[in-house]
Amino acid sequence: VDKFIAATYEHAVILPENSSIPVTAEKALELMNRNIDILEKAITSAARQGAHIIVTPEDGIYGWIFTRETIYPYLEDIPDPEVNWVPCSDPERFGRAPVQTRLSCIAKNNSIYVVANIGDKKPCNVSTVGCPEDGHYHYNTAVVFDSDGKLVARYHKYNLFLGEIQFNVPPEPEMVTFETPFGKFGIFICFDILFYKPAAALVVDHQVDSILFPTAWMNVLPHLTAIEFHSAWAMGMGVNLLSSNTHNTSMRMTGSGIFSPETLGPYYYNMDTEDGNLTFSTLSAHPRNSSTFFTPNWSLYANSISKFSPGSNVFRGHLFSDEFTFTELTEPQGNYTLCQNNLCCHLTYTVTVKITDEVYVLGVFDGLHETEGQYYLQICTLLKCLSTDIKSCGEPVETASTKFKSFSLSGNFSTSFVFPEVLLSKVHLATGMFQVLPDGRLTSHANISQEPLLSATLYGRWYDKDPAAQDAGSKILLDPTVYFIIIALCVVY
Ligand SMILES: O=C(O)CCCC[C@@H]1SC[C@@H]2NC(=O)N[C@@H]21
Repeated sequence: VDKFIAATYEHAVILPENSSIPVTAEKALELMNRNIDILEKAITSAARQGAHIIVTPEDGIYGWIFTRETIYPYLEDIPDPEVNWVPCSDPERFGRAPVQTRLSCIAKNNSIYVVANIGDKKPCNVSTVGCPEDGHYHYNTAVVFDSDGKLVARYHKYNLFLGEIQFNVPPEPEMVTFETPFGKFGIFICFDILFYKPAAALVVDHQVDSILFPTAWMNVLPHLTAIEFHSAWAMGMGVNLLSSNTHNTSMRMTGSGIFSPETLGPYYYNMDTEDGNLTFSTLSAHPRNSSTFFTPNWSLYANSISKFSPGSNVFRGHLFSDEFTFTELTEPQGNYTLCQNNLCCHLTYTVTVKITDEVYVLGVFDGLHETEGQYYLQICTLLKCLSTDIKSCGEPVETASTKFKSFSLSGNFSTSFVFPEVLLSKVHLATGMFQVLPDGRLTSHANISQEPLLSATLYGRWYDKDPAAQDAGSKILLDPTVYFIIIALCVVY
């Protein structure tokens, strides 16, 4: 089939009363069943409305903030899907598995693919290197049951986020894919989206059409709000992204959506109430086959020009702990070039009416981000400062009044992984208000002037410069078999 209906459910997870005190397996199951009761209603409703697949959030069944000991009663042994198992029909085949059984029955009874996040436990021998002292590995795991209730995918989260001390990192990143009548799917969890493996590699090396993405994403303005970054990732990578976030406003967790390379949503973002939400969309099964699909050459335009004037009044400021170079947009219209290290950004803009108590800047960053994980960034951004004090540029800001008539933003990126973000006042996506040109320019459409702008950004990830990639490189250099092969080749030739 060419099209399918996808659903994502943003779930306000019921949390354990006190996740620092161990509970019995019965108590743990009681809490998980209360969450699954809510998920079941959402899944049933999605299926009735024609959805073929539904994604539910990371931590959506038991919550967060555990120790290894307190998460243990929530875990089940999740077998490799190659065993061909329908837990609903054969619940005891791999030991006690009430959560998998229930999810499998929900998928089967409603004839819908169900994606959920649960915990896997794998016993190991404590005398083996790497085996934790408590004798089992714990994994943050995404599972998929097909419309017959069969377990068809199991993925162990590789890029654990700060504080996920209850879980282990699997020995290698797992590239989990599966075929459906509506395209090839890949799967990863939350923080994974910022890294090459497995996220980008599923698209580049495995050519998936759609990504299933359970997440528990704490929003961080100006560049890492869930709907903003996840829609940009789908556009930049050229795939569908079915993103299901946990809903917890006190943790800044909200923002789910069904993003495709061409459309920013539908999405759900709600910081006002604690309501969950079901989102639907009809998607193309093979988005890259569309006649309008192309991969931009991100640096083509920026490399071709030299006519822009460098910004005067250049200053430095912090944005999510990264030291950006900024220049203020002082006139109602202008052309600027601004560089940091190897990255030069170009901006052309016109504002409709300049609001005098608002300051906008062009910003550039080319460096290693080191807060909450290390990843190398190349960013060109046009953004509103929190106040008229330029020291506030880069700080999170949610509202704006200045409307732009037009803008065009580009940069001479060293990476081909660039994610285009445009965010409007009150954290709305600029659906149908901008485009990316084949030469790498992010340009506005005329309707951008309808709503005040918070930020427009080319968020580049230079994966090859990540410390993890460098480690992998030096691992190869340290591997004695590499030297053996080189010496053997020298001898032969
Ligand atoms: O639990 C996860 O894996 C999700 C964490 C993602 C958080 C995003 S990425 C970095 C940034 N820091 C935050 O607090 N939120 C975002």
